[in-house]
Amino acid sequence: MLTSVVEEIRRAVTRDVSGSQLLHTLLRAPWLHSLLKVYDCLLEFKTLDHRPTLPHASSLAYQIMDELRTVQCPSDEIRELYKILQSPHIQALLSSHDSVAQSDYGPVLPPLPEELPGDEDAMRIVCLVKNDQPLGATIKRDEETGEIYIARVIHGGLADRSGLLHPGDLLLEVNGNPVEGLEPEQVIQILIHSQGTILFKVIPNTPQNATTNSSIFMRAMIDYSPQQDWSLPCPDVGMSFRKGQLLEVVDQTDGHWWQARKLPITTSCAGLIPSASMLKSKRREQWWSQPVPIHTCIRPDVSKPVDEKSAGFRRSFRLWRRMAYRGCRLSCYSCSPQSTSLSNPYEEVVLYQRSPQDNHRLIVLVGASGVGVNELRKNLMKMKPSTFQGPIPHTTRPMREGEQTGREYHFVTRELFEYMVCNHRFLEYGLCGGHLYGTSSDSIREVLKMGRMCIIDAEPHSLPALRSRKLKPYVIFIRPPERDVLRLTRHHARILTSCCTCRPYTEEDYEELEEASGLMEMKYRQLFDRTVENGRLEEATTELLSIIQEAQEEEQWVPAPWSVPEESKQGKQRDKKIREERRGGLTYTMDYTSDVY
Ligand SMILES: Nc1ncnc2c1ncn2[C@@H]1O[C@H](COP(=O)(O)OP(=O)(O)OP(=O)(O)O)[C@@H](O)[C@H]1O
Repeated sequence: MLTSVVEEIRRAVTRDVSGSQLLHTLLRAPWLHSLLKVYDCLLEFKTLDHRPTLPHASSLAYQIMDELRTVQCPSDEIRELYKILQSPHIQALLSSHDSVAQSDYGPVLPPLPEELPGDEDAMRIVCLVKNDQPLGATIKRDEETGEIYIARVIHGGLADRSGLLHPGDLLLEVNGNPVEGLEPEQVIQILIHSQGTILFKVIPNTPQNATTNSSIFMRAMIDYSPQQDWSLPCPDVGMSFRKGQLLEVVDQTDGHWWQARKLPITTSCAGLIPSASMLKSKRREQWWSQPVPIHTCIRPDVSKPVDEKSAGFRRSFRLWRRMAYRGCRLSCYSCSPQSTSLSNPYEEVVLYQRSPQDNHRLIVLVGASGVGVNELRKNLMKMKPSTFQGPIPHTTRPMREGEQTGREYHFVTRELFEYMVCNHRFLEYGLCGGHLYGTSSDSIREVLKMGRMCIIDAEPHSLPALRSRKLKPYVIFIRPPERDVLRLTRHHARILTSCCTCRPYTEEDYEELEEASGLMEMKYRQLFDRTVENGRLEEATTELLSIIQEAQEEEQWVPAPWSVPEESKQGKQRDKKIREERRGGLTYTMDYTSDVY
């Protein structure tokens, strides 16, 4: 076929036909169409149903080019043809044609059944070649008619890539076996035992209005394992995910089961995950069916300040944290509202790029007590005092000599402090030495407004209160290193004891630190943007610095509502709703390093 085209071109060249005619011939050439098809197939990884029959297209093209070069006084058309054949995309096309034509694309499909119905539209014979992947389609039975239908076609799977099977197609036969009257499980058994090619006879679904299925991105707020989910329609196509993982939801047409891929995308084939409403109703059922837990953890009553003695509160926040962990960490981490809540199992996220005129994102360090959160934070502020700054806390403590309101603290009366508590102005607050201390969201905003990077450390249960569009917190979890590195690096580190004395770390402290850190990570991982291992201090600080720079300057996934402009009506409504939801959710912790160090 190609040689005949070559001949035609040669004749055209010798007859010196017009350029448009020549191009017309070239563009109508079947081999060019075959090449384009090959090219498309290669790009889309589709099954080739038009195998090219003409090898060595590129060498034939070179022959033509040689011929054209020999023409004395070439016309414009000859020059144009030469240019076309020489262009990189035509050469790439020819070369892909050759490599595909020389490969053996098996297997050979079986012949079509002899008795085909006259009305071609009424029935479709679909032949798929089974490999080690699942077929990528699920079936369902119409309870009234007993007919078996294609329920869903998995995005990017074998059936989807064939483009021949669609949801709603009525299944008549599988490999010559009529499926009428069979249970879906029996059909699945036929499919499981079929080897090589599988022949489906289907009545295609009447085309419906094409639904636009654009992807949305979600952060998983829970762990999910298809192996433990008995309600999954087909365990083979279920997709597991862990808290904090980013998912691209490619299909939400089914209200119960969505199709998704994990980011970064390593496979074109999606998996089935339960929809948000499905998970919520499951968790609701679970919640109702489980026995009422005997809650032993200390939950501070936000309506009245915690009494120093009852909370075990000391001057040192570190000490307070350690006491709190000792008493309640296991019970707290396993039964706090997060684990039993019926809140959203997925959080919609979008890519956000901070523009230079926007405030910096709030940097929040989270970690188990003793891991070195304060040390890292102090280190950063010492290294770059003009870049990093902590918020100025409020206190009811009297001002000491040399202190200035708005510098060390905002010194306020108890009445004003309590008024601020009632108005949800504090992100964290607590009682220390008989005086109230608190970090307000306004004091964080003040730092950000000055163009500085505000860096705070927070208890993980404070994170929901901090997560707002205005602050756009970037949360970094500080994790302890391996035990050997801990022993090596904490040689001179000192831990504060309950008697307010310092002593070296013991093996028990390391054990406690690892355990608390593991539990914290397990429970709150979905709220962490990054993790830093605090082994060697200089290395951890350098890593932290580069992560913070990335957070401020590069594109990051953030909850979708954070990308809505603040001035918009929608943005204001969302803020109001979030504020209302947060009422009563205030945390009762504090960190006043200036009093501790
Ligand atoms: N990478 C490190 N290498 C060596 N020593 C460290 C390192 N990180 C922290 N330390 C030391 O460990 C001790 C505890 O650190 P730090 O006070 O920062 O802990 P923390 O996580 O803030 O705990 P808390 O909130 O309970 O105070 C301090 O003596 C500190 O100097």
